[in-house]
Amino acid sequence: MTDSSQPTRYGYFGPAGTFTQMALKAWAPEADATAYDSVDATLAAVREGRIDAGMVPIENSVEGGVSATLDNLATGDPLVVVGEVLVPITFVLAAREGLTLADVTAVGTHSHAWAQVRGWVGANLPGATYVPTLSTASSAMGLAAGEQNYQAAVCAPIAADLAGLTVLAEDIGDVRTAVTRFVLVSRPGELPAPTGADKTTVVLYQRDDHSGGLLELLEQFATRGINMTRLESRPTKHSMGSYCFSIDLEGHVLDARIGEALMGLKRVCADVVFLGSYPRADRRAADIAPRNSDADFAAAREWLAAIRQTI
Ligand SMILES: O=C(O)C(=O)Cc1ccccc1
Repeated sequence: MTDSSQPTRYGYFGPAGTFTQMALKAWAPEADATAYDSVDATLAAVREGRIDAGMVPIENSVEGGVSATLDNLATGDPLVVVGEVLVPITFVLAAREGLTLADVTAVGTHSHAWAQVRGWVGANLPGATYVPTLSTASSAMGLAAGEQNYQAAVCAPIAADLAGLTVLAEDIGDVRTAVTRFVLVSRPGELPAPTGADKTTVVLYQRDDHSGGLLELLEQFATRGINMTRLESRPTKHSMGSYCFSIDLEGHVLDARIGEALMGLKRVCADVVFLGSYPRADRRAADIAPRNSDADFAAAREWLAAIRQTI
């Protein structure tokens, strides 16, 4: 993790002009950060200690989970999420000066962006083909550098600006209220302190495939009144039909109900990967179901200790 006597060395999924850079700027406005051209490269830089913290996208309100991030975090040397940022997403269609919509037969962008503008492209550029690029900003930079495989980029307004492109159409997202959630990832170290409005991320690996297996995992949360804010199954990549579950919970690992649930899961699961406890971006306090507060757990523990002493 971060050495508190030294300034944090930040990195992000870049280049400059990505939505991820916006997220990092919202987290650390003054930071002098390093850009990496993929999620994997950003997280490798964290693992190898070249940076202390890396910002990557994890979830979009329209397109769902970012597999590159979910899969990278679930495997390899442990990493933890230490913070999250929500960024409203606005896309423009940008091209080199002099072009019009009629000149566009192919569009370059990041796959997550493409999924969010498909409707607009279908209606306004029928027949246009899709050219995948590493990021939205790299599609804009590619055009500026003379890329010929596509004539227009789908990117943030700032990326069009940085690349010196002309905006052919504004606000082209199919869902104008789209939001992406980004996470700041570090090597395991000091836990962010509980704030009362926290999330915990875990990946659960089942022991075996059986009827009611997922229910067994989820009841660890239900019985302690823990709300989930995200649940996804991801292939383990070991064999067809083998999945793990990536889950965000309301609460902090230092909250008694979360700690107890994780202990329950540790007994039930083949593996539990702890991916961090961190303050919620929206600062919404956790809804603690009756009889599940820290005080309730402490009282139960004291009661048990007393019984054990008297026997
Ligand atoms: O390519 C970018 O700008 C990114 O930061 C990844 C991304 C792509 C589309 C929506 C949100 C984030």
